[in-house]
Amino acid sequence: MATVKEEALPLVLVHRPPNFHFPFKHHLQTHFRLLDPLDSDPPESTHSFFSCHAASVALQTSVQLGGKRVGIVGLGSIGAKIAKRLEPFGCAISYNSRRKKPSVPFPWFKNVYDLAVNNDVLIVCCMLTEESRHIIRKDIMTALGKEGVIINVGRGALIDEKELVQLLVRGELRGAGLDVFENEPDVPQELFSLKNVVLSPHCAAATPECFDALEELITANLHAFFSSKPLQSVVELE
Ligand SMILES: NC(=O)C1=CN([C@@H]2O[C@H](COP(=O)(O)OP(=O)(O)OC[C@H]3O[C@@H](n4cnc5c(N)ncnc54)[C@H](O)[C@@H]3O)[C@@H](O)[C@H]2O)C=CC1
Ligand SMILES: O=CC(=O)O
Repeated sequence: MATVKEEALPLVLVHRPPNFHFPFKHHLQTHFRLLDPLDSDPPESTHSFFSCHAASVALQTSVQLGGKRVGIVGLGSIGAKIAKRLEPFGCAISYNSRRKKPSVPFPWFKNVYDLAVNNDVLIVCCMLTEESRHIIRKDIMTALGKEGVIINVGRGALIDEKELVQLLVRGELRGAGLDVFENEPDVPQELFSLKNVVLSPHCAAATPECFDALEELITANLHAFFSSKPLQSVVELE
Protein backbone atom coordinates (compact mmCIF):
# COMPACT_ATOMS: atom_id res chain seq x y z
CA MET A 1 0.00 0.00 0.00
CA ALA A 2 1.33 3.40 -0.96
CA THR A 3 2.03 5.67 1.99
CA VAL A 4 2.49 9.40 2.12
CA LYS A 5 4.90 11.00 4.53
CA GLU A 6 3.08 13.25 6.93
CA GLU A 7 5.32 16.22 6.23
CA ALA A 8 4.61 15.93 2.51
CA LEU A 9 0.91 16.66 3.00
CA PRO A 10 -0.05 20.27 2.35
CA LEU A 11 -2.37 21.74 4.93
CA VAL A 12 -5.19 23.90 3.68
CA LEU A 13 -7.83 25.26 6.00
CA VAL A 14 -11.21 26.13 4.63
CA HIS A 15 -14.25 27.59 6.22
CA ARG A 16 -17.74 28.37 5.09
CA PRO A 17 -17.77 31.11 2.43
CA PRO A 18 -19.76 34.27 3.18
CA ASN A 19 -22.57 33.15 0.93
CA PHE A 20 -22.82 29.76 2.54
CA HIS A 21 -26.41 29.28 3.52
CA PHE A 22 -26.80 28.19 7.05
CA PRO A 23 -30.37 27.58 8.06
CA PHE A 24 -30.81 31.05 9.40
CA LYS A 25 -34.45 30.60 9.95
CA HIS A 26 -33.45 28.18 12.62
CA HIS A 27 -30.74 30.42 14.02
CA LEU A 28 -33.11 33.30 14.23
CA GLN A 29 -35.84 31.25 15.74
CA THR A 30 -33.39 30.65 18.54
CA HIS A 31 -32.93 34.38 18.93
CA PHE A 32 -36.47 35.47 18.40
CA ARG A 33 -37.87 32.85 20.72
CA LEU A 34 -36.14 34.67 23.48
CA LEU A 35 -36.73 38.14 22.20
CA ASP A 36 -40.23 37.89 20.80
CA PRO A 37 -42.90 37.47 23.44
CA LEU A 38 -45.48 36.63 20.79
CA ASP A 39 -43.74 33.40 19.93
CA SER A 40 -45.94 30.80 21.53
CA ASP A 41 -44.70 27.64 19.91
CA PRO A 42 -41.26 26.66 21.18
CA PRO A 43 -40.09 23.08 20.74
CA GLU A 44 -40.67 20.90 23.76
CA SER A 45 -36.95 20.70 24.39
CA THR A 46 -36.91 24.34 25.40
CA HIS A 47 -38.69 26.31 28.03
CA SER A 48 -39.37 29.94 27.52
CA PHE A 49 -39.80 32.82 29.86
CA PHE A 50 -42.25 34.22 27.41
CA SER A 51 -44.24 31.29 26.23
CA CYS A 52 -44.47 28.85 29.12
CA HIS A 53 -46.10 31.26 31.48
CA ALA A 54 -49.61 32.53 31.84
CA ALA A 55 -50.27 35.51 29.59
CA SER A 56 -50.53 37.84 32.55
CA VAL A 57 -47.02 36.97 33.67
CA ALA A 58 -45.68 37.18 30.13
CA LEU A 59 -47.21 40.61 29.66
CA GLN A 60 -45.32 41.94 32.62
CA THR A 61 -42.07 40.43 31.49
CA SER A 62 -42.15 40.70 27.71
CA VAL A 63 -39.29 42.16 25.78
CA GLN A 64 -39.99 43.98 22.55
CA LEU A 65 -37.46 43.33 19.84
CA GLY A 66 -38.09 46.55 17.92
CA GLY A 67 -35.82 49.39 18.93
CA LYS A 68 -33.45 47.23 20.92
CA ARG A 69 -29.73 47.94 20.69
CA VAL A 70 -28.12 44.70 19.63
CA GLY A 71 -24.37 44.17 19.89
CA ILE A 72 -22.92 41.37 17.81
CA VAL A 73 -19.70 39.75 19.03
CA GLY A 74 -18.01 38.41 15.88
CA LEU A 75 -19.48 39.85 12.71
CA GLY A 76 -18.59 36.94 10.45
CA SER A 77 -20.83 34.98 8.17
CA ILE A 78 -23.46 34.26 10.83
CA GLY A 79 -23.19 37.61 12.61
CA ALA A 80 -23.65 39.53 9.36
CA LYS A 81 -26.76 37.59 8.47
CA ILE A 82 -28.23 38.06 11.92
CA ALA A 83 -27.65 41.81 11.57
CA LYS A 84 -29.32 41.83 8.16
CA ARG A 85 -32.41 40.21 9.60
CA LEU A 86 -32.58 42.31 12.76
CA GLU A 87 -32.36 45.66 10.98
CA PRO A 88 -35.90 45.53 9.53
CA PHE A 89 -37.21 45.07 13.07
CA GLY A 90 -35.79 48.45 13.93
CA CYS A 91 -32.89 47.17 15.98
CA ALA A 92 -29.81 49.36 16.26
CA ILE A 93 -26.87 47.12 15.42
CA SER A 94 -23.27 47.51 16.49
CA TYR A 95 -20.47 45.00 16.67
CA ASN A 96 -17.11 43.98 18.05
CA SER A 97 -14.47 42.21 16.05
CA ARG A 98 -10.70 42.27 16.22
CA ARG A 99 -10.62 44.96 13.54
CA LYS A 100 -13.15 47.39 12.11
CA LYS A 101 -14.67 46.08 8.89
CA PRO A 102 -14.47 48.90 6.33
CA SER A 103 -17.45 47.70 4.32
CA VAL A 104 -19.78 47.42 7.31
CA PRO A 105 -22.05 50.40 8.11
CA PHE A 106 -22.63 49.56 11.79
CA PRO A 107 -20.70 51.17 14.62
CA TRP A 108 -17.67 49.14 15.68
CA PHE A 109 -16.57 48.84 19.28
CA LYS A 110 -12.94 48.04 19.82
CA ASN A 111 -13.65 46.01 22.94
CA VAL A 112 -16.51 43.91 24.18
CA TYR A 113 -16.88 45.95 27.38
CA ASP A 114 -17.86 49.08 25.45
CA LEU A 115 -20.12 47.00 23.23
CA ALA A 116 -21.91 45.72 26.35
CA VAL A 117 -22.25 49.16 27.93
CA ASN A 118 -23.89 50.46 24.76
CA ASN A 119 -26.34 47.64 24.09
CA ASP A 120 -29.43 45.86 25.43
CA VAL A 121 -28.67 42.51 23.85
CA LEU A 122 -25.40 40.73 23.08
CA ILE A 123 -25.38 38.04 20.41
CA VAL A 124 -22.24 35.95 20.61
CA CYS A 125 -21.24 34.32 17.33
CA CYS A 126 -17.48 34.62 17.00
CA MET A 127 -15.15 31.68 16.64
CA LEU A 128 -13.66 30.13 19.76
CA THR A 129 -9.90 30.61 20.04
CA GLU A 130 -7.54 31.00 22.98
CA GLU A 131 -8.03 34.75 22.55
CA SER A 132 -11.81 34.60 22.57
CA ARG A 133 -12.25 32.03 25.39
CA HIS A 134 -14.40 33.73 28.04
CA ILE A 135 -14.59 36.87 25.93
CA ILE A 136 -17.86 37.40 27.81
CA ARG A 137 -16.63 37.66 31.39
CA LYS A 138 -18.49 38.70 34.52
CA ASP A 139 -17.63 42.39 34.12
CA ILE A 140 -18.93 42.36 30.53
CA MET A 141 -22.22 40.82 31.64
CA THR A 142 -22.50 43.26 34.51
CA ALA A 143 -21.85 46.11 32.08
CA LEU A 144 -24.75 44.89 29.96
CA GLY A 145 -26.90 45.42 33.01
CA LYS A 146 -29.95 43.94 34.73
CA GLU A 147 -32.12 44.44 31.66
CA GLY A 148 -29.55 42.81 29.41
CA VAL A 149 -30.09 39.68 27.35
CA ILE A 150 -27.30 37.38 26.14
CA ILE A 151 -27.63 35.00 23.24
CA ASN A 152 -24.90 32.50 22.42
CA VAL A 153 -24.95 30.49 19.20
CA GLY A 154 -21.14 30.36 18.84
CA ARG A 155 -19.42 28.11 21.36
CA GLY A 156 -20.12 27.66 25.05
CA ALA A 157 -16.64 28.61 26.22
CA LEU A 158 -16.99 32.09 24.71
CA ILE A 159 -18.90 32.91 27.89
CA ASP A 160 -17.81 32.35 31.48
CA GLU A 161 -20.73 30.01 32.05
CA LYS A 162 -20.44 29.80 35.86
CA GLU A 163 -20.71 33.57 36.12
CA LEU A 164 -23.54 33.69 33.58
CA VAL A 165 -25.54 31.17 35.61
CA GLN A 166 -24.95 33.12 38.85
CA LEU A 167 -26.05 36.39 37.27
CA LEU A 168 -29.18 34.77 35.84
CA VAL A 169 -30.02 33.09 39.16
CA ARG A 170 -29.60 36.39 41.01
CA GLY A 171 -31.70 38.26 38.45
CA GLU A 172 -28.76 40.42 37.44
CA LEU A 173 -29.43 39.72 33.78
CA ARG A 174 -32.82 39.76 32.17
CA GLY A 175 -32.38 36.56 30.22
CA ALA A 176 -30.32 34.33 28.01
CA GLY A 177 -30.79 32.22 24.90
CA LEU A 178 -28.20 29.45 24.73
CA ASP A 179 -27.59 26.93 21.97
CA VAL A 180 -24.09 26.05 23.15
CA PHE A 181 -22.55 25.21 26.53
CA GLU A 182 -19.12 25.21 28.02
CA ASN A 183 -18.94 21.48 28.81
CA GLU A 184 -21.31 19.91 26.33
CA PRO A 185 -23.20 17.68 26.67
CA ASP A 186 -23.35 18.79 30.32
CA VAL A 187 -25.59 21.75 30.95
CA PRO A 188 -25.61 23.45 34.36
CA GLN A 189 -28.65 22.15 36.24
CA GLU A 190 -29.65 25.62 37.42
CA LEU A 191 -30.42 26.63 33.84
CA PHE A 192 -33.23 24.11 33.56
CA SER A 193 -35.23 25.71 36.32
CA LEU A 194 -34.76 29.32 35.24
CA LYS A 195 -37.72 30.93 33.57
CA ASN A 196 -35.69 33.63 31.89
CA VAL A 197 -33.60 31.23 29.84
CA VAL A 198 -34.18 29.50 26.52
CA LEU A 199 -32.07 26.42 25.88
CA SER A 200 -31.51 24.44 22.72
CA PRO A 201 -29.17 21.47 22.37
CA HIS A 202 -26.50 22.85 19.98
CA CYS A 203 -28.87 22.37 17.10
CA ALA A 204 -28.84 25.79 15.44
CA ALA A 205 -27.32 24.30 12.29
CA ALA A 206 -28.86 20.87 12.44
CA THR A 207 -31.08 20.65 9.40
CA PRO A 208 -30.91 18.31 6.41
CA GLU A 209 -30.43 21.34 4.13
CA CYS A 210 -27.41 22.45 6.08
CA PHE A 211 -25.78 19.03 6.03
CA ASP A 212 -26.44 18.73 2.27
CA ALA A 213 -24.85 22.12 1.71
CA LEU A 214 -21.86 21.19 3.85
CA GLU A 215 -21.38 17.99 1.89
CA GLU A 216 -21.48 19.94 -1.38
CA LEU A 217 -18.95 22.43 -0.09
CA ILE A 218 -16.55 19.79 1.14
CA THR A 219 -16.83 17.85 -2.11
CA ALA A 220 -16.27 21.00 -4.18
CA ASN A 221 -13.20 21.84 -2.13
CA LEU A 222 -11.78 18.35 -2.52
CA HIS A 223 -12.34 18.45 -6.30
CA ALA A 224 -10.71 21.86 -6.50
CA PHE A 225 -7.78 20.76 -4.37
CA PHE A 226 -7.02 17.65 -6.43
CA SER A 227 -7.36 19.58 -9.70
CA SER A 228 -5.10 22.39 -8.45
CA LYS A 229 -7.92 24.90 -8.73
CA PRO A 230 -8.67 27.66 -6.21
CA LEU A 231 -10.53 26.41 -3.16
CA GLN A 232 -13.65 28.07 -1.85
CA SER A 233 -13.44 29.78 1.51
CA VAL A 234 -9.76 29.36 2.37
CA VAL A 235 -8.97 30.53 5.90
CA GLU A 236 -6.45 33.36 5.88
CA LEU A 237 -4.18 32.89 8.86
CA GLU A 238 -3.29 36.22 10.40
N1 LIG B 1 -24.57 26.68 17.26
C1 LIG B 1 -24.29 26.10 16.11
O1 LIG B 1 -24.89 25.10 15.71
C2 LIG B 1 -23.24 26.70 15.23
C3 LIG B 1 -22.22 27.42 15.78
N2 LIG B 1 -21.27 27.96 14.98
C4 LIG B 1 -20.21 28.75 15.61
O2 LIG B 1 -20.32 30.09 15.16
C5 LIG B 1 -19.02 30.60 14.89
C6 LIG B 1 -19.11 31.67 13.83
O3 LIG B 1 -19.49 31.08 12.59
P1 LIG B 1 -19.30 31.89 11.22
O4 LIG B 1 -19.96 33.21 11.34
O5 LIG B 1 -19.73 30.97 10.14
O6 LIG B 1 -17.73 32.05 11.20
P2 LIG B 1 -16.88 33.22 10.52
O7 LIG B 1 -15.50 32.71 10.46
O8 LIG B 1 -17.53 33.71 9.28
O9 LIG B 1 -16.98 34.39 11.59
C7 LIG B 1 -16.32 34.36 12.82
C8 LIG B 1 -16.08 35.80 13.21
O10 LIG B 1 -15.49 35.83 14.52
C9 LIG B 1 -14.59 36.91 14.54
N3 LIG B 1 -13.64 36.77 15.64
C10 LIG B 1 -12.64 35.89 15.77
N4 LIG B 1 -11.95 36.12 16.91
C11 LIG B 1 -12.55 37.16 17.51
C12 LIG B 1 -12.32 37.86 18.71
N5 LIG B 1 -11.31 37.53 19.52
N6 LIG B 1 -13.13 38.87 19.02
C13 LIG B 1 -14.16 39.23 18.22
N7 LIG B 1 -14.43 38.60 17.06
C14 LIG B 1 -13.64 37.57 16.71
C15 LIG B 1 -13.92 36.84 13.17
O11 LIG B 1 -13.32 38.07 12.82
C16 LIG B 1 -15.11 36.53 12.28
O12 LIG B 1 -15.70 37.72 11.80
C17 LIG B 1 -18.22 29.37 14.46
O13 LIG B 1 -16.83 29.56 14.72
C18 LIG B 1 -18.81 28.26 15.27
O14 LIG B 1 -18.07 28.13 16.47
C19 LIG B 1 -21.30 27.84 13.64
C20 LIG B 1 -22.30 27.13 13.05
C21 LIG B 1 -23.34 26.50 13.78
O1 LIG C 1 -21.66 24.11 15.71
C1 LIG C 1 -21.70 23.77 14.58
C2 LIG C 1 -20.80 24.23 13.57
O2 LIG C 1 -21.05 23.91 12.39
O3 LIG C 1 -19.81 24.92 13.90
